Amino acid sequence: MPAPVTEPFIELESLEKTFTIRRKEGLLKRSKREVRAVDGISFGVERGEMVGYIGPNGAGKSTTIKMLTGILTPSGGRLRVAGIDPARERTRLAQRIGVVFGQRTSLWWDLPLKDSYGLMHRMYRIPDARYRENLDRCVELLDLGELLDVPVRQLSLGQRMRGDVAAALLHDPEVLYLDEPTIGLDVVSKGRVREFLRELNASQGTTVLLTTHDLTDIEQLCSRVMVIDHGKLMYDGKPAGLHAVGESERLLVVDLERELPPIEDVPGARFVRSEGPRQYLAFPASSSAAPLVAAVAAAYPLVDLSVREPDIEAVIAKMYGGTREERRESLM
Ligand SMILES: Nc1ncnc2c1ncn2[C@@H]1O[C@H](COP(=O)(O)OP(=O)(O)OP(=O)(O)O)[C@@H](O)[C@H]1O
Repeated sequence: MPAPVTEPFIELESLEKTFTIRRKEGLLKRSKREVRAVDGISFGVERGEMVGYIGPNGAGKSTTIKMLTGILTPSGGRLRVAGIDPARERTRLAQRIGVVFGQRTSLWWDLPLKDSYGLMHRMYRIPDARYRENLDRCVELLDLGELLDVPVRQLSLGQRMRGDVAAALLHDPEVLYLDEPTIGLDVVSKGRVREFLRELNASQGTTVLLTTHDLTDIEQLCSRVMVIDHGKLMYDGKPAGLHAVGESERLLVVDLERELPPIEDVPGARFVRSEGPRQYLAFPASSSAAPLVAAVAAAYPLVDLSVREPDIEAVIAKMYGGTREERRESLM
């Protein structure tokens, strides 16, 4: 018997969202402009995956997430989450998904944290035992014990974010959408939120889709990343593969015994700049540094050598364009 064909847990096929912006121009004239916020995106996410969804400002990330939660109705294409069409069955889907918008809280501003949780308990009709168990786990792992009696407006941003993450998980969602969950947090709070998400994904198998501007989130949490720009999917693969797509270069930092003219005779390397006896040579990230190191060592009086890796941020900046000169600058 053939194996049953299973659909991905989240499935987008040529998904589109166009906004029409109407503006008044003068007394009688009105203009109409269309913005294709999401322009034919297709991908699937399997149950239990933890995926990064990144791109520059205005790329269409939040619009995609809003369609995935049913807040916005697509203008075209097909969308399924756990077999459900989000826009048609938003309430049924709400029982199975959790959402955290980093810039906005879903908690009641004037109520102590625990009262917000009590309201969610009733709103989602969470069975008592399950609610207690989930709340206890979140309180322990997100270190919320001392904060439960504090009104939300008195919480720091990091505390509020942890409170919001817990709120999104009390009803045991199978998928969690996080829109900028670490925005504005200090390093310690970011670490705590990341650690919690890793644990959640590993122990509960929760599917996580994460948008962020902090590429450390991606490097530390996601085995897969999608990059979108102008509403189109530009990359879908491992975070490490972004380097190849961005045609990134690594830098060979050469410390010479003394100041010398630019090293321009090493095949495969490009002289970038010098600082006294230190010279910087760029070479493709995909090629090995060993032959360059050997060639430089054979021909020049060396004190030290090191290789500097490009970070994903620089790679993405290059993927998004700029002139060739600007791209070179971004390496420096
Ligand atoms: N309700 C709306 N009405 C009109 N245009 C909108 C609306 N929401 C989003 N847009 C436009 O759609 C495009 C995509 O916006 P979106 O918020 O999805 O981007 P984003 O990738 O989440 O950006 P950011 O990282 O800045 O949050 C932008 O050009 C934005 O101005």
